[in-house]
Amino acid sequence: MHTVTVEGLNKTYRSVPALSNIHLELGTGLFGLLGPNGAGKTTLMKILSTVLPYEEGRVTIYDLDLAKEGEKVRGLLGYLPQHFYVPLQFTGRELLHYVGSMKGLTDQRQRTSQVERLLEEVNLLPHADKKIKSFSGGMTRRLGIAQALLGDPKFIILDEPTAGLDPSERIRFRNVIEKLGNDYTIILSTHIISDIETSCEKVAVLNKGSVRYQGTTVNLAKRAAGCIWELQVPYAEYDHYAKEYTVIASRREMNHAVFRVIAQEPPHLQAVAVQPTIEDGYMAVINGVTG
Ligand SMILES: Nc1ncnc2c1ncn2[C@@H]1O[C@H](COP(=O)(O)OP(=O)(O)OP(=O)(O)O)[C@@H](O)[C@H]1O
Repeated sequence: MHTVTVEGLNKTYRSVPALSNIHLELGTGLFGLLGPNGAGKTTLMKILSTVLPYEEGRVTIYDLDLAKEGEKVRGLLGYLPQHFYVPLQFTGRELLHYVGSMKGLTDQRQRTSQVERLLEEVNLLPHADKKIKSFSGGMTRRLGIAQALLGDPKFIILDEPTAGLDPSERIRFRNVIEKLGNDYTIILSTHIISDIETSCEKVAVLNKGSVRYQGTTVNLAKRAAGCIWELQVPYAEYDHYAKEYTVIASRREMNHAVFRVIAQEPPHLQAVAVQPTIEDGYMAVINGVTG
């Protein structure tokens, strides 16, 4: 069952299109929104979170029409913006009480119970009384998740929540959102494929303001079937081949460079077809190459 639908959404900034004819269907669980810089992810997230108006289209969030019932939609939302600014002199616990009050959790006992439960859920209980200025980037983002979950929202919007995090913090953050499971509809935008490959069953790929793919991560990988090649060339010729092909990855092995190349046809007589990954599928969609 779909909980959030976007139909024919258009958005322009001073008549320059940022989103064109977007159609998306989300259900409960984690939905990944992938796209390179400038694809329109933040614009879409801001529209879904009622921060930004749009010109055309229809957005339905748990049966509410976003254009007509924005106030009610806001009551269902939890939002972690791309740039999550927090008062650094607050402690983690103080911030959650403050945001909880803003969200209408006026009953102190009820608010305290939510704050404590969420601190535990995001693994911040031992640090709850430390000032936020002493938090690492990962701790601040996990606090961001906790504040988004206050007030029992149904639809959680996470805009590039792992940007700038080191690998171990990224994994910790991912574990927290994976735990949320199917209780919520969660949309997570990122340009880091590993953020979504283990946790999202469904994804959309946005490029230049249009949805280029929507479906399962498994089928996204299949989009590159027959188009991913490995090729070993003398390392001295690295620059020549790097310029000639669309290279997804390369590594050095002794005096050779091994290229992972995306191409409709075998790029070289010695090129060997290899099994595509989700990242290959993403690159195929972005580069307009299909198997
Ligand atoms: N306030 C604005 N005024 C004018 N153009 C804007 C504005 N905000 C975004 N844009 C443009 O709209 C397009 C989509 O931008 P958006 O920030 O939504 O992309 P994004 O996928 O979130 O990129 P990133 O990963 O870099 O954050 C870009 O071309 C951007 O330059």
